[in-house]
This record gives sequence, C-alpha cells and structure tokens, in this order.
Amino acid sequence: MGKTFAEKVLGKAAGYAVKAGDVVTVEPHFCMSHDNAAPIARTFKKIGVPKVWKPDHIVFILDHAIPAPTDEHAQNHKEIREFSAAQGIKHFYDVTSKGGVCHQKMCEEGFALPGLVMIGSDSHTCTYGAYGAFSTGIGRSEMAAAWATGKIWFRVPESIKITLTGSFQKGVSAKDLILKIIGDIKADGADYMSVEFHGPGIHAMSLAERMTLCNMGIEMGAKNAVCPPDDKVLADIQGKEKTKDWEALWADDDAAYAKELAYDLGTLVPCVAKPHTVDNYASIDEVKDTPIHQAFLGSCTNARIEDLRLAAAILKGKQVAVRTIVIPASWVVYRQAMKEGLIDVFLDAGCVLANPGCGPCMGNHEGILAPGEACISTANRNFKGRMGNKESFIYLASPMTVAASALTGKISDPREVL
Ligand SMILES: CC(C)[C@H](C(=O)O)[C@@H](O)C(=O)O
Ligand code: SF4
Repeated sequence: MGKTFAEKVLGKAAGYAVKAGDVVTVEPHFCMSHDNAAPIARTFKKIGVPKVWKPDHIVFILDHAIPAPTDEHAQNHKEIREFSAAQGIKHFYDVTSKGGVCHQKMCEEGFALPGLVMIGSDSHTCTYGAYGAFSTGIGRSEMAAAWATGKIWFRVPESIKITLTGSFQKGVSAKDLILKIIGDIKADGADYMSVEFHGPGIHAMSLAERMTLCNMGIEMGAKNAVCPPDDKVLADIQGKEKTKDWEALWADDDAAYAKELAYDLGTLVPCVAKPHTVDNYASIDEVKDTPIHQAFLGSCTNARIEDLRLAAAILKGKQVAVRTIVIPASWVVYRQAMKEGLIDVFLDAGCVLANPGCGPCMGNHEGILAPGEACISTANRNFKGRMGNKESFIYLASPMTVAASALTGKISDPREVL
C-alpha cells in the first residue's frame, strides 16, 4: 500500500515511516504569527524559557489591523516589535511597503515550499499547501510552546482525494469550485483530514488559484489542503526559497483514502455562499438580484494580481453602483496592479483602495457593515458578525462575481458582463 502526502511529509519529518492515525512529534520548518504574536509572546514569557528555539524559523507579519486602528491594536503591535527585537526575529514584516496579508507574504517571499512542515497561529495557514507544504493552523498556546521547544505533535491525518478534470467555463473560477466542494461536503466534511487535489484540472491552475482552494480547506474542517508540487510550483519558488530543506513529495498512486471525490470543472457555474455559513451554497441563478450595499475585493483568499485582473476586466470603463473596497493582498500585488493600470481602472470605476492587509475581512476596520446591510465579498468567511455587525449579511463569491455585482448593486452573474 502506498502513502498519502501527509504520511510522506510527516514520516520524513519524524524520521521513520508513519501511517494515518499515528501520533508524531516533529520540528516545524516555519512558525508564522501575525498580530496575535503579542498574546503568544505573553504566554511564551510565562513558560520561562529565555529564548525562542530558532529565531530564523519564526515569521511575524502584521496584517490583521494595520496601521493600528485602536489603542489596543497599537499596544499589540508595540509588544511584537519589542519581542521581535529582543529575540532577534529576522523575518519580521512590520507596517511597511514590504508587507501584506500574512498568507500572501508567506507564499510570495518563499517560505511556503514543497515538503515542509509549517504551522501558523491562524486557521488559513493551510494556504501554503498550494506550494506542496504540509501546513496547518494551530492555537496560540500551542504556538508559544512551539517557539519554546521547536516541537509540535500531530495525529497523522486520514486523507481525502479530490480529482479535478476538465476546465472552467468563462466566468467561473477556483473560488466557485471550492464553494461548491464545501457546499457538497459541508463545514465538517473534512474534519481533521488532509485534502489532496489531484488530476489534470489542478495542474492547469495557476498558483493563485491553488492558493484560493487550499486557503479554504479549513472551512470544511481540514487539517491541511495540498496540491502537487509540479513544474509550476518549482518555477515559482526558484531563487526565492527561504530554506534549502524542501523536497517535492507527493502521494503514491495506490495510497489509501478515507474519501474520494471528483469534479469536472466544466460543469461548474458561478455561485455564492449565502449568510451565515460557508457551506450555504447557492448557484448564481438562485440568488441573482439580491440587493447588496457593499462589495469587497480582498483577503488572503482572492486578492492576488490574477484576481484583480479578472475583476478589473469587468469594471473597466464602468461605474460601481455600491461602495466597493479593493485591497490588494500585498504591496507587491499593489505595485503590479499599478503598473498594469488596474488601480486606475478601480479608481475610475469609483472603488476605494486601502492598504494591503486583512482590511474588513474579519471586521477590524476599513469597511464594517451597518445593521441590515449586505456585502458581497471575495473572502472566506461569512459568519454572523464577521464583518463587525451581527445584523449584517455576507455573501462569499469569486472576484468576477463580486465585480459584476458591484456594477449593479445586486448579486449578478459575471457571465452576462464578460
Ligand atoms: C485572527 C485569526 C486568529 C483568525 C484565524 O485564525 O483565521 C483570522 O485570521 C480569521 O480569518 O478568522
Ligand atoms: S484576510 Fe481574513 S481570512 Fe485571511 S488571515 Fe486576514 S482575517 Fe483571516
């Protein structure tokens, strides 16, 4: 019997052969924390170990509320700067033009690499599976312990194999696929499992699309989500790898899976996740013409240059009908969008641009909704109160659907404007 991806990577990290169900203790390659590094640092200090295990393996990226919108956020940021200086943390992305949303930066900067074990104090750390890493979100106290000991334990997860064939129709994208998968298997459908994407459909996708898929692994309960480390991954990481310890590992053809699913990408349609759960799937036809008050094009799920290009193609030369907030995933993406003239397209259309970061995704600032308002968003969560107000409504959708809806003020089918 062959091995799954999770069995291979965790076995390599443990130093002996493992199978699903085994418990292993391994050394993580990189530990990522964002603004919540402040409470983690407080816990770390209580442990009583003077120094973190390896300062070069810890990454801090401020993004959740930057620049600080409240004195509490400012205090957190201050503590992180002090802790970072005291511990000699080399990879610290402060509020500068080198920053952006943590998961985007981890991929952009060459931390996300095939075959690495990566942990982050954020549930969407599963994004780095797009680069073939075993990558997962952990809690804050566990992160404090990992900084102190350089160790993390896992139960080797069972795996789900999702095979993708065919290609997307015009107006349909990776976001529609992942919303469909989550709608099918539900928010707990992959609880503590390793979700592997297979088939020609995944190889055809860009790294940006793969990041969108893996990013939302946690929304179906997955421990991690992962794509094959193919030529596209190897070309992307070339020259920017933050460690040479990576290795392109992938599942064997005869590995054992707890579940197998298959999707023909050509059969998918634009869709949304209706309020207030991510698995509340509706095809565009079911929700078409629902009024919205705000559109948000941003977050670690869908604010890469590829996403901005798709949205800009729809907005070009037109005017938005509702307030539309555009937040590129990083300053690298922002600059690229400027070079390509996309920022002008957004501004000409009446959109508002904000600095790269999480923005209104989890209701910290820059676009909180009023009671009774609805937002169509490219982010990954639509829980009650997620964007700061419990009486508001969030529809999750692709960049193309968000752009088409921004133009009409109603949920709209991007295929009709392409
Ligand atoms: C604040 C952070 C811990 C949280 C997460 O874990 O994902 C946030 O990024 C989110 O998207 O809900
Ligand atoms: S953009 Fe949203 S989902 Fe992503 S890390 Fe920030 S708050 Fe979490």
